[in-house]
Amino acid sequence: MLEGKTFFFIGAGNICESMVKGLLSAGMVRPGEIRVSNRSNGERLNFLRNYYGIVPVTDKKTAAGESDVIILAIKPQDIFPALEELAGSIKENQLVISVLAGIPTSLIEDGLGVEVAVVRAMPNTSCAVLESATGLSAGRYTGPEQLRLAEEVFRMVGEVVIVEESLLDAVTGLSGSGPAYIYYLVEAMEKAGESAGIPRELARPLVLKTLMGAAKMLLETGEKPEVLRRQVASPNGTTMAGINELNKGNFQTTIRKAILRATHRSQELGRIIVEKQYAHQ
Ligand SMILES: NC(=O)C1=CN([C@@H]2O[C@H](COP(=O)(O)OP(=O)(O)OC[C@H]3O[C@@H](n4cnc5c(N)ncnc54)[C@H](O)[C@@H]3O)[C@@H](O)[C@H]2O)C=CC1
Ligand SMILES: O=C(O)[C@@H]1CCC=N1
Repeated sequence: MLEGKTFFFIGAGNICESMVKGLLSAGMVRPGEIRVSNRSNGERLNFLRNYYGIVPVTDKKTAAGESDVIILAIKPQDIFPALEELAGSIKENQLVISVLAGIPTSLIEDGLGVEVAVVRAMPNTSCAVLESATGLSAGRYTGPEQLRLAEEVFRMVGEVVIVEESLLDAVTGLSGSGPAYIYYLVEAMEKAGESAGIPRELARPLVLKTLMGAAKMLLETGEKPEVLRRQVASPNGTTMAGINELNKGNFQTTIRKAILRATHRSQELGRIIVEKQYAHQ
């Protein structure tokens, strides 16, 4: 289904680069089949062209009209000018994928002014290493074939779950933002290792292998995390002493609050932009 398809990214930032890197390393898409535009920074497009061989685009209308899959990868706050630039050039037989946090498919459909398939996606930057966890949901004009095409795109760069659109803000808070929580944990563990006397150059590989090993244990044993945790934590041993400290800092509550706050922020971003849309009409 993906064979020979052409892609057009609007917005050449972090998530665009992660996806481009992943799509190319998965080997199903060729650099010449990926077009990328950015707002003003020619240097960024030059870098992406030199590094990945993608096709930089300045004439967005033409590129949008000629591409099979158009991927909106701009900040939610930048959606209106982008939709205005694209309106009139996108047709019913194309597929528009939006990775924007919070922005409902209906806003994009209305802004494009055509009954085109819009799929809202929430990947994460691990697309770059083919390990994204991506949530997808279909817009009002998206048929099963088009949803399957979107699914194939994201399956190339990781795992996909298809959810109701109402759940996508929560997916954003959990797995869209998720890599940053893990990086933050790694930062904290490295610093703690240093406080305990382990030089950073040793702390990093120890932490990373611990992280990889734990993820692999979860995946390969199929055990619940609490079962694996108990296997590590001997009664009155070192792990319990550590976990008691985490509990004193309300570890689980803090993580829950972080994910819920990120979810609410996604909802809030969507609400603000939808209100702006109504104010414009
Ligand atoms: N960074 C991440 O981990 C993830 C981000 N997202 C979503 O992806 C979107 C982009 O995020 P990032 O890549 O992190 O942002 P970014 O700020 O790195 O990149 C956005 C790019 O879009 C460009 N841009 C703005 N308006 C444009 C226009 N009209 N035409 C062409 N280019 C335009 C900007 O110049 C900028 O380079 C956001 O909506 C975010 O919610 C989704 C999943 C993960
Ligand atoms: O922080 C953000 O708003 C975006 C959405 C998910 C990850 N990054």
